[in-house]
Amino acid sequence: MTVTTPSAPHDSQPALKIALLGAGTVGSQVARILTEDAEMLAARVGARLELAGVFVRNPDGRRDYQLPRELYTTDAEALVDSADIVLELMGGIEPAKSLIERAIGNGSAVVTGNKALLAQSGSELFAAAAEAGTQLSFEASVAGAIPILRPLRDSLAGDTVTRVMGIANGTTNYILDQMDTTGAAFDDALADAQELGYAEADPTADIEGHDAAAKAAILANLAFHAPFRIDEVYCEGITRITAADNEAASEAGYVIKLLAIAERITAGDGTAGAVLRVHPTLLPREHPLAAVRGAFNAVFVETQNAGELMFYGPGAGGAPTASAVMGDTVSIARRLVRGGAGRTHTPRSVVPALPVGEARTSYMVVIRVADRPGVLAAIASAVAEHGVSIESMRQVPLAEDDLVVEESDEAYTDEAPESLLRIITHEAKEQNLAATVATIKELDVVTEVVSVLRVEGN
Ligand SMILES: NC(=O)c1ccc[n+]([C@@H]2O[C@H](COP(=O)([O-])OP(=O)(O)OC[C@H]3O[C@@H](n4cnc5c(N)ncnc54)[C@H](O)[C@@H]3O)[C@@H](O)[C@H]2O)c1
Ligand SMILES: N[C@@H](CCO)C(=O)O
Ligand code: NA
Repeated sequence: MTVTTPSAPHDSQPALKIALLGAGTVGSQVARILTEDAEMLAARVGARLELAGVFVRNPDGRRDYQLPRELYTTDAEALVDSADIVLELMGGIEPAKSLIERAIGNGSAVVTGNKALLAQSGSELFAAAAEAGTQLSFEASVAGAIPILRPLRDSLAGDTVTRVMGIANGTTNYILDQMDTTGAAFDDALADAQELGYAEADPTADIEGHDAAAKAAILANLAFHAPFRIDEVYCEGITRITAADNEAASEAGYVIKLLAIAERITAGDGTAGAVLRVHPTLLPREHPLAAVRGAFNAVFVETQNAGELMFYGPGAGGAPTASAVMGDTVSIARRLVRGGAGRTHTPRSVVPALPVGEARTSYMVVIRVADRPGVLAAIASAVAEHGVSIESMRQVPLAEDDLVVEESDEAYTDEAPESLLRIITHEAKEQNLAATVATIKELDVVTEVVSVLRVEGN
């Protein structure tokens, strides 16, 4: 791609044409930076970054950052065809995928923050970019402003990453943090997160864990140098967390966070692979991840030689994410000015995604039991039956007014007081824990399994 030399006498520097697709929360901030920091960027790149146009649904709409009307267009194809670097900040699968493929086909470089698209079709797009000898960069797609993907792909390329664990969705962390620190209601905290520009266009992606799952697939792709897709990620969001879960967590000195975990393990049948999972997780309040506030993200990377690394920063929001987009843009622009092939990401290893049942983690199981002799022994034997060992067990007698006595609840009388049994297990296989819970539910001393949550960082 040749750098064009503008005719205007006052602009002695060559110019690179930038196409911006989408001018929402992130796109409008990228437009602002390209405009307000034009001189700084030109000095840093060695060429002017010239905004060729902005693809939007409605050129006459009002935006967070208003560009001259003539820059807005509804003709995405013509804009893409005119650009050296295409910034895809629309979200969704189509028309984003087709426009990225068009840009790559033109030999243009692409920057995207679209984790949903990369977690579904990343391998295909990476291969197309490698084939075309152009660059597809996507630092903004995981953990917002935090430079995590380039370190995984480049800085740690000579090491072996064994596990990546972190808070990778800002919206759910903001919600959980508001609920934990201010007692805010779920819906109010979600509305705030949307207002603050953290949430996806459809926030279901955030609260049901799909966004974090997409990021887990991308992190695993770069960490393990192998292709992974979102449908290989076990995914549980935060909408099923109950007040009882929060109470049990708080009483036991834990906080609930939505974690994305990608770890290399060997399955029971000897297959070496990786388990990718996203779920609400109990963390001890003193754990560094427990202290992550608001829409911040934090990712731990465990490696064979570097040991454990932690990356921390704003995981969502227009300006922080625009910072990551601009980092990729400047890096690509510098290469275009000096020439040379684009750096591509072509995962070559084969690391099978293993079922979540093979994952090993600790659990907190809270059970409501009749308070009578033999209960603890019955529970302990049910747990041992499935190869799960107990780290601690605490019984909390329930005052009568703690109990919701249903009409049909004949079993409950003054003679049979109840208590809550809180069990923390040692690491156990997911499938063994599931079998244990099923057995416990059948015991006649058990009124209810109140809560089952995974525990990390014990
Ligand atoms: N908001 C964040 O904090 C954040 C952080 C990291 C990555 N991202 C990703 O960046 C991308 C953009 O996110 P956002 O928060 O700016 O979203 P947004 O919804 O605020 O903005 C998207 C913009 O693209 C436009 N758009 C979408 N589909 C279009 C179409 N078919 N035709 C024309 N215009 C279209 C929308 O009108 C909107 O202006 C998404 O892929 C998102 O997942 C967002
Ligand atoms: N909705 C996403 C945006 C950043 O990817 C989040 O809350 O983390
Ligand atoms: Na990032």
